[in-house]
Amino acid sequence: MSHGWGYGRTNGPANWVEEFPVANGPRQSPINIVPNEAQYDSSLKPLRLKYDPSNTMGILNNGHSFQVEFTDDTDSSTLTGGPVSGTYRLKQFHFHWGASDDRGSEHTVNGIKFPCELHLVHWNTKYPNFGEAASEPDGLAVVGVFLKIGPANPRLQKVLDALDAIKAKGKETTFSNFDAKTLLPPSLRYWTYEGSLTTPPLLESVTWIVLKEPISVSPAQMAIFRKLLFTEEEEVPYHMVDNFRPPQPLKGREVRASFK
Ligand SMILES: NS(=O)(=O)c1ccc(NC(=O)CN2C(=O)C=CC2=O)cc1
Ligand SMILES: [Zn+2]
Repeated sequence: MSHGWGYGRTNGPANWVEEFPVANGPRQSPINIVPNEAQYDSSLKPLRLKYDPSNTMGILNNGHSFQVEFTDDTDSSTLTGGPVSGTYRLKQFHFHWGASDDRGSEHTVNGIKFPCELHLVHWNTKYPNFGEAASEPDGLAVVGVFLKIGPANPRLQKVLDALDAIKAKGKETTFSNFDAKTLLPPSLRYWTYEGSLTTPPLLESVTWIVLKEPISVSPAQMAIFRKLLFTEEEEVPYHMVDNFRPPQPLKGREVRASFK
């Protein structure tokens, strides 16, 4: 690709393999989840998420999505239990969404697309930092949460209210004291499988933990996501929409369920 990767016709998911050959690897993400084919595993532990709002550092438009970033120099915001062993620290969360409510999620369920998907990104503290962990097969754990059209979600509003200040690529602003746990649904029942980052560098280092229960988002709230821009302030503006990779081949992988 002549210019950086993105989601356009000439630099989108179909082109990524040119610069990132792992795009055709054995454990790529996202995938289509078929609940009837997921294997219930009674040895899977409950997911334990402990988030400290004081770790919130800021919010950034990185030109592909926006992310809320957390300080990760202590074990105060962690993922333990579930399918992983050891302790994983929260680094950031971000979203993927569509130009319309009929698409936007990366994972699908029985081929169904949701309008939006939240990813909470954690790294394994057996490695010195996120960057090192990201290149290890057990380095990362990402919790995926589907957003489904329904009543406005008050828990999202603080994040959405900050987007005006980071409309263009490269913009960041202060964002503090956010409790990421408030974005989770009541049930932490999940599917899990071994996969990858869903954007370049597509590293095959992610234990995926996709929650079965979605959270709600209203059409008006979805419209706020779609006001963000892929482009920098002086560039011709392109709305940040359809920033999702489609499902990838399962290639024999097993998807396990934490519930019957
Ligand atoms: N969509 S996903 O699979 O959850 C996905 C998750 C993460 C990343 N990349 C990063 O986190 C890049 N990054 C670093 O390497 C250090 C800070 C940072 O943001 C890409 C994709
Ligand atoms: Zn993501």
